[in-house]
Amino acid sequence: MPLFQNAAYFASAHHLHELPKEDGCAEVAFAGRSNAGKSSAINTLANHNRLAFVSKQPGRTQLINFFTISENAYLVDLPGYGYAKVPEAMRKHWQHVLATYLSTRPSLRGLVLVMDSRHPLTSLDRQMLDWFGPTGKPIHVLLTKSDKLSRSEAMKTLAAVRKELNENWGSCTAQLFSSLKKQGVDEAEKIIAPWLAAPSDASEDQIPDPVA
Ligand SMILES: Nc1nc2c(ncn2[C@@H]2O[C@H](COP(=O)(O)OP(=O)(O)OP(=O)(O)O)[C@@H](O)[C@H]2O)c(=O)[nH]1
Ligand SMILES: [Mg+2]
Repeated sequence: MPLFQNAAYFASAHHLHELPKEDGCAEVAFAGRSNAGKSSAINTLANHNRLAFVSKQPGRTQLINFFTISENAYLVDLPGYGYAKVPEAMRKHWQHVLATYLSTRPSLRGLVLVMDSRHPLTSLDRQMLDWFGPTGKPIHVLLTKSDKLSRSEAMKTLAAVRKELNENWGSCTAQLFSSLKKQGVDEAEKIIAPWLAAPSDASEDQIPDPVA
């Protein structure tokens, strides 16, 4: 039974000031190219067909959407990057909002980087890895739509992606995933659930200094 089955819509943000208050919460964000399958992956992990909005047309998620999965724990669906038809002003807006959100949000415990398994590690994905890696937070790559590859193609892709991640971005992990076939759910949960359960660094900061 999926771990995140009690997921429910919580909030959406278009601007930074609209992000939910952190109050000791923990969240995992799903980033990746437009149409890679981020919203579908969240629905699949939550065992819920229509939690996050899915569309054939790229660029459909136009808000940062928070889904609560247990008290104070969220899965966060981000707008995709790399869709050429997005107007320049909107692209700049999201570049700023996403960069700020991903680099400054203490309750963000890790990043799930979603890639279409037929076109993994695009140049924008590499930029995201280069940029987010130094935050020190964990990154897990979901190679989605693996149902579109034969078993041997999928295994070959996974091995090649893992090798490249290992050579360039050290501790990143990767797996195959299919929302259509509901494959890879347990494996993804085993990575993501401990990120959400781990005590936050912020709580360590709150330990009072010993009285002199
Ligand atoms: N065959 C197959 N199709 C998938 C899978 N995951 C997503 N899709 C399809 O891919 C398209 C895009 O899926 P979304 O989940 O909306 O992608 P997204 O990354 O959230 O896209 P944006 O919000 O536009 O950035 C939809 O038509 C989905 O049905 C999968 O595992 N297998
Ligand atoms: Mg989406």
